[in-house]
Amino acid sequence: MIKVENVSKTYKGASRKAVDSINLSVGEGELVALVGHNGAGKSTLFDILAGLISADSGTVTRDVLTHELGWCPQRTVVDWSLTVRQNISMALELRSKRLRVERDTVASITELMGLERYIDREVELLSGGELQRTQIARAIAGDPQLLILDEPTTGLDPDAIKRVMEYLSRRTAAGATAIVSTHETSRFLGYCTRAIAMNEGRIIADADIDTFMNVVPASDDLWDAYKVHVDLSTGGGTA
Ligand SMILES: Nc1ncnc2c1ncn2[C@@H]1O[C@H](COP(=O)(O)OP(=O)(O)OP(=O)(O)O)[C@@H](O)[C@H]1O
Repeated sequence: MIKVENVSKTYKGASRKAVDSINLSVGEGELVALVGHNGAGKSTLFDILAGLISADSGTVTRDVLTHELGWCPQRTVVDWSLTVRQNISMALELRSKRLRVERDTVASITELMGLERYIDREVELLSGGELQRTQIARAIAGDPQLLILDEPTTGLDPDAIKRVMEYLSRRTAAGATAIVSTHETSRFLGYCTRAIAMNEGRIIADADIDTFMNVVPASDDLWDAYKVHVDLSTGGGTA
C-alpha cells in the first residue's frame, strides 16, 4: 500500500536530518503505531507520506489515489467558518467525487465521533477535543483505503480514543491501511498490529505488536522501555 525507500529530509538551516534514511513498507490490513519522543521526526515523515512536503532524497510509492487518502495532520486543518456538518460533507464530497452526499452517511460519521450535539455549530466555536473529533471525522469520511493520522488522539477523552481506535481496527481488518502516531502508547498499542519507534529521525525499532509488547512491561513509556531493550540486546541497533 505504501513503500518508503531511503527517505531523508533536512529542514533549511537545521543542523541535523529531521528524517534520516527511512525504509518502510506498510501493506493492506496493517494498523501501525508510530511512536517516539518530541522531535523524533514523526510529523515530518507523515507529511512526506501524505505528499505535503517532499523529501530531499529517496522515494515514496503509494498504491492509492489522492482521494483515497485520509490524512489528519497534527496542526488543525478544518474550514473554520463552516459547521461540523459542512466540514464532514465537504470531505465526503471530495473523497467520493459525488455531488450530493447521503444524509445518513454524514450522520453515521457524526455518530461515530460523538459529534451529534455540535453538528450545526461552526467549528470555530468548538472545544479543543470537539475540534479534534471533527478533524478526525473529516479524515475518515468515506472510509479511505489509506489513513495517515498524526497524533489523532491528542486532546481526546478515553471514550473518543476508544471510538477512533475501534474504527481503525475495523477498517484495517477489512483491508485498509492505517499509520498513526501517538504518545499515548498504553491506550493505543493494544489495537495495533505493528509498532515502529523513531529517534532522531531514524527508525530504531520495527516489530509486530506482540513482539513489541512482550519485551516491555505495560507503561505509558512503552516505546522508551522498548528502546532500552533494543539498546541492551543489540548495543543500540535496529530491532
Ligand atoms: N518546518 C520546520 N522547519 C525547521 N525545522 C523543523 C520544521 N518542522 C520540524 N522541524 C524539526 O525537525 C525535527 C523533527 O520534527 P517533527 O515535527 O517531525 O518531530 P515529531 O516526532 O513529530 O515531534 P512531536 O512529537 O513533537 O510532534 C525537529 O528537530 C523539529 O524541530
